[in-house]
Amino acid sequence: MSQHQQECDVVVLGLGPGGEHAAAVLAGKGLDVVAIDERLVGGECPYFGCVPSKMMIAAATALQQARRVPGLAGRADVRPDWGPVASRIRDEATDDWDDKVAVERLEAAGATFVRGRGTITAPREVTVDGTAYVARRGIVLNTGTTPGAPPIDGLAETPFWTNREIVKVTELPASLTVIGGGPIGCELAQVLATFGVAVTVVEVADRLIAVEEPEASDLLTRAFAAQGIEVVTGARIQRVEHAGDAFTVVLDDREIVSERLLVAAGRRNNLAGIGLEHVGLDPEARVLEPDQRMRVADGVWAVGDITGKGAFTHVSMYQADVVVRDVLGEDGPWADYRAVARATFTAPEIGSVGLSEAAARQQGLDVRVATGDLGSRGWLAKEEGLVKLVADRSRGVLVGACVVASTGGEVLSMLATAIHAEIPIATLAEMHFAYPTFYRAVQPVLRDLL
Ligand SMILES: Cc1cc2nc3c(=O)[nH]c(=O)nc-3n(C[C@H](O)[C@H](O)[C@H](O)COP(=O)(O)OP(=O)(O)OC[C@H]3O[C@@H](n4cnc5c(N)ncnc54)[C@H](O)[C@@H]3O)c2cc1C
Ligand SMILES: NC(=O)c1ccc[n+]([C@@H]2O[C@H](COP(=O)([O-])OP(=O)(O)OC[C@H]3O[C@@H](n4cnc5c(N)ncnc54)[C@H](O)[C@@H]3O)[C@@H](O)[C@H]2O)c1
Repeated sequence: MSQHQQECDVVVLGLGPGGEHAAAVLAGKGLDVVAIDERLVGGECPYFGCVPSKMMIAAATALQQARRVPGLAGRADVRPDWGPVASRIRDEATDDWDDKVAVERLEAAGATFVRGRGTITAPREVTVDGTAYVARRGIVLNTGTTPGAPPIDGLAETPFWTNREIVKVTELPASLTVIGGGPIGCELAQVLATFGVAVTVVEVADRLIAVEEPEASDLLTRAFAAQGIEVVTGARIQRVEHAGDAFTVVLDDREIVSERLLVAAGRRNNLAGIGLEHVGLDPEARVLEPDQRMRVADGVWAVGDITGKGAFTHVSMYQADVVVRDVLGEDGPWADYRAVARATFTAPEIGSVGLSEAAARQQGLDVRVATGDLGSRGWLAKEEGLVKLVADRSRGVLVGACVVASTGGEVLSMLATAIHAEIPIATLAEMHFAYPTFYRAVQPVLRDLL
């Protein structure tokens, strides 16, 4: 039984990027919003995810550029130092993992912030530490994820790192094994390798970043090899051991020993134990399937990673805008995932939007595919990369695109626009493409699709 009860219009449970955004906007519109988080306002992205990792990547990119000087522009003496990276993450990005500024911003927008673990205790009711917050309009769930650890023998007993520990590292190890060759594993593996750490990536699938195009995985694997990063794919880890200063990852046919171990093998949605059964949802659910308005039950909306529509900050915020419109009784636009864009910030970047070739074929579309290299600009910059376009031949439009280049995530923008707005390929192919930009590499690939 709750001791206290407090009424409001909306409770936002979990303040990842989407929850924080929805709470601030709804409060700004004059609604009485109670915003709850047990950790830090803003969630994984600003403190343990996108922001610190991209700050690391900015530093690694500077080193990589300097290392390109020989053969292109003379000589450069590069001596990596993790010190400035660690300080920037602590001081500029995370305020030493303190969310005071974010809390103040939320309160300035008019929301009531409650720090603590919230649980749904009845329809439209969330309880934190004995106080029940009763929401007249409903509850927005944005509880996000926790780093997952695969059920590997011995792993749980070792002091392995996840993204939450590695972003706080002030001194780099001599060697690192990374379990998981997805976006987190690949981005962080490459950063540390660029700073001189001997890195091995162990991936159970048969290629890195297996959700993206195989051509992108090939290019990335070649880039990793050129940097001396060892990649073991199709790996079956039997057990993990830790003794003294060493981790041992035991595979079927070999052992990998390193000073540190990073587990980046996927995330677990924070849905267990939050009281889903009180709103008619399955308490064992691993993902909440929303309708177009992000509703998952009567008086309950969900946004972010827990919806399984793409574990990205921009998806969480996009969905939050949809929820805001629904809460305010507006008339859409509602959620549409045809043109979800994403960029993996490796070197080269893998920028993708919409469907991969495999996903388009699986959907039974009339698929046509074309690929090309980075054209004149790639040659001028001495850069390897690719453009791959996936078309729905019957409609004459693009349904997917992948660009691998130092600027893959930026070149992507025109392709995301094309897919989002369903611009005919014939119209796109006859645009002006400035010479010699990277995006000009898209034109011959478009023409191959005509
Ligand atoms: C290393 C790394 C790098 C990444 N890089 C990128 C990138 O470059 N670009 C990109 O788009 N995405 C990136 N992501 C993914 C991105 O961080 C997430 O998709 C994003 O944070 C959105 O998550 P979310 O909105 O679902 O909630 P989360 O950010 O997971 O936040 C959920 C919040 O809910 C709170 N919470 C959970 N349960 C409760 C409860 N019962 N009571 C109270 N509070 C609760 C948590 O404390 C947390 O603050 C990265 C992730 C990681 C880990
Ligand atoms: N730049 C970005 O936008 C960015 C960056 C990082 C993360 N993210 C988001 O965060 C999500 C989570 O990232 P992630 O990389 O942790 O998860 P992921 O699920 O995308 O990748 C995890 C990888 O670990 C592998 N794996 C799982 N169990 C394993 C085992 N026992 N042994 C070896 N390999 C194993 C999987 O096959 C997979 O390739 C991503 O899906 C992405 O949406 C985005």
